[in-house]
Amino acid sequence: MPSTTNGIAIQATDIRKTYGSEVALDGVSLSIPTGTVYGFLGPNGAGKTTTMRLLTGLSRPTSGEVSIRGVSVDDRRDIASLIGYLPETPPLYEEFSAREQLEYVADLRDIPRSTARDRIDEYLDQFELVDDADRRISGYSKGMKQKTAFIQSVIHDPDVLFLDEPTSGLDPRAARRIRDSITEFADAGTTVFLSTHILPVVEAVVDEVGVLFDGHLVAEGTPAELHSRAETGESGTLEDAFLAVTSESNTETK
Ligand SMILES: Nc1ncnc2c1ncn2[C@@H]1O[C@H](COP(=O)(O)OP(=O)(O)OP(=O)(O)O)[C@@H](O)[C@H]1O
Repeated sequence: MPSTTNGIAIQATDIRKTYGSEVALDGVSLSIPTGTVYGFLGPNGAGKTTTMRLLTGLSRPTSGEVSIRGVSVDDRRDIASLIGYLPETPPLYEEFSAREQLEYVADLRDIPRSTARDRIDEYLDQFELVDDADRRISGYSKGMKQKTAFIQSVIHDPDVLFLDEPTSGLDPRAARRIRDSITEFADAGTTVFLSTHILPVVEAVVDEVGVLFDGHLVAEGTPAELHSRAETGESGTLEDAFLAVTSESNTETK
């Protein structure tokens, strides 16, 4: 368990990742306080998924260090209980039903059977999956699969939740359910690291924003600070600020 956290949930120090001659991340540092909802933005190929894989310990940096609540991500056992990760393409067994999938993951995470059953029932109800919970996942819609995957990532009640495009391709009702859940988890003290291209979602739920461009963190702050830096003013949208900051960085890197 964490020896020291200093109120910081996610700490990354000068992380770099190269794939052969390709530099995917070029020295990114993050220090995200506990309880923050952090929106991670950047154009396609900026390095967001690479960053998430390094922050969750799924991939090792070429150099630099990452810790979650004071625990190095190399410490796999402790990290697994501290974090939840919803990747862009979530791992689900299509031949299972949602209930079987969630029971299986709860078992892997050593959650006592009766606690797991109660929690699964509660989540299935909350996400309006009760009627389909015993049907095979292979027959589910994208939204039903994504809701199952979201529950799977939070079933062990993690301290820090990493979400990669959690609402992309979902209908408004399913997207709203996931957005509301992000807010509920944050209200309960969970730190949420949210990567998405859907800026209205970011605008609705985040406390702080980081903008990644070409492997560099080019802007960071509250949405209001981003507006001020991008000189888009209070009436501008986050999309205006994002476009201003990334086109500014594009010019600088030319
Ligand atoms: N396994 C890999 N091998 C080689 N290059 C990779 C690998 N994974 C990522 N890259 C490269 O690293 C860069 C960053 O990719 P990454 O997937 O992290 O971007 P992203 O910001 O998540 O993009 P998107 O928004 O399109 O999902 C890209 O240039 C990509 O081609």
